[in-house]
This record gives sequence, C-alpha cells and structure tokens, in this order.
Amino acid sequence: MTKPTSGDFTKTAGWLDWFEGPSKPRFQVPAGSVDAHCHVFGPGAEFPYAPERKYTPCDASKQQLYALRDHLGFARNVVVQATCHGADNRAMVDALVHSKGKARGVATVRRSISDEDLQSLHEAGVRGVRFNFVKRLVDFTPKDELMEIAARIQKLGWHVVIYFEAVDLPDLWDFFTALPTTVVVDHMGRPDVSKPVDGPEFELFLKFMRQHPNVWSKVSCPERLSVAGPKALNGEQAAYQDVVPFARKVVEEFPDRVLWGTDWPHPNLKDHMPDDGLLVDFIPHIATTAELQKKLLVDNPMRLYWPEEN
Ligand SMILES: O=C(O)c1cc(C(=O)O)oc(=O)c1
Repeated sequence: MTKPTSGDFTKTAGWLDWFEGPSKPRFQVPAGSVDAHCHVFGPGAEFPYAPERKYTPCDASKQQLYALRDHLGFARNVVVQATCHGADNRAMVDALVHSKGKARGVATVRRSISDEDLQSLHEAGVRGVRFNFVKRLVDFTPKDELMEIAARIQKLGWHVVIYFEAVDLPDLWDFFTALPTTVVVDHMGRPDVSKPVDGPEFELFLKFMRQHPNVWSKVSCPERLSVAGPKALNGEQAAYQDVVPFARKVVEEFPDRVLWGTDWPHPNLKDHMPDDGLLVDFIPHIATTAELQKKLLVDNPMRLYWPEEN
C-alpha cells in the first residue's frame, strides 16, 4: 500500500515509501540501545515541508518512528533534522518533546537564529547541528556562516554532524578539521564500496578519524552504500556484504567513536526499501563482539546525547 503525504504536497516521482511490517530482528540489541540516526517527515498537513526542499517524501510520523523503535527492541532515538524540512525544526522538536525523554535531536539552523531559540532547542533535547554538503540535498551555505554557528553551539556543549560524499573530503578537510566541537560523520562519509577498503579514498577517511580524536562516525546506511547487495529483504541474513569490510574497519579501529542508526524512513532510496528488522541483523556483521555492540549501540550514543546519565 502506498503511503500518503498530507497537506498540499505531492511526493517526488518514484518515491519509495518506508517498509510496512518489518520483521522482528534475530539479533537482540543490548538493553538501552539507541537508534542514533533516524528522521520524521511531517506529517505535511501539520508540519509543512520546506519551500527550499529538494524532495517531497511520504509522511513518517513520530508515532510511527516510536512504534518501530519498540518493535526493533531499541530504547531511544536520535532524531536528525531531515533536509526536506530545511531549518524549520518543528517536526523534529515535536517528536522530541513527545518522546518522554527517550529522544534527543540534531537540528539545522541558520546564522539568523537567536540565542533564545537555540536555548529552546536545547531544552527540547537538541544536542547538535547538522551541516550538509551533499549537493543533491541542499543549497550551498558559506563556510563562515557554518563556522559562526559552530562557535555558538559549542557553548551549549553541542556537536556538529556533517554529511558529505567521499570524493568531497579533500576539499572540505580544512573546514572540517577546524571545527571546534565533536564532529560526527554521517554514513562513514559515503565511501564508494566498489573501491578497495584499503585504497586511498577510504584511507583518507580513516586518516581523518585517526588524526582527529574529536571525529566520530555513524556506521549506518549499508542500504545506501551497497552496490552488490544482497538487499535486506525476504529474510536475508547476510545483507550488504560489500559494506561490511568498511563498517567493520571503522568499528574495530574506533570502537569508542562510532554510532549506529536505522536511517528510517530512508529518504531518497532509488533501488529498494529495506526491511528495518533485517537492517538490525546487519549489526553483528560489523560489530562482532558483545563488547563492540554495547559500545556502538549504548555507551557511545549515551555519552554523546545523554551525558548527564553517565
Ligand atoms: O542520502 C540521503 O538522501 C539522505 C537524506 C537525508 C535528509 O534529507 O536529511 O538524510 C540522510 O541521512 C540521508
């Protein structure tokens, strides 16, 4: 059944809706696990999509997100502002304030935001801002504006989440390494997994993490990065094998600086929509011991998003 987008919106042509009725994961995540990268979309009738957006999704509400959390066995979420909402953080904030303290957030803000509004975001549970450099998702924002935002949010103890493609890392290196906060990379900086894991492109990413202990990585989105599959569908227990060496390398070399998230509701997938239960079954392929799994799913996200509970 295709899912709606409410309000005055029409979904982007070819939009793939999130997976209905995901399987129950075989891998039982440790108690207190955090889905540290997921989004809400609208609903458009309540929280309109931003005029400057590059895509219009189907709705994906907070209730649907939290039902998925419970189904998959997770305890908490980090809700990351999706680009289809621009710098209007209301849908994300609404999800946080209705989470009973079980969700924190990452916002998108402009230089024009007031200190009072930053403070309100903090009170709602926001702990980071997202800077996006993926050209198909956002228009360019000048670096001096981003650096000014980074300096302001540093005072709140927040971090910066960056999203970019592997080929752009050399050009962005100086800016990223000058950021004054903890820096969290979305989806391992989108490596081209058809290239060798020990080749120059991924080595540059590893060097970025090695040389800069403030840099963390989400080892998420195998469904976006995989070229060869197999897909997380129809009970597949060994999905996205071509992504495994990349994610495992990051988890094993930087066990205290990695996060994992579903990326539900998976914006802009072109090829297939994964069964989120089977995505959870991908985790033990990349974090192969109970200790690594607990760091990835519990200890690291708790340290970053709920430090007061440590
Ligand atoms: O690759 C993407 O299309 C994508 C988009 C968004 C977003 O629109 O916020 O977030 C993601 O994590 C990934």
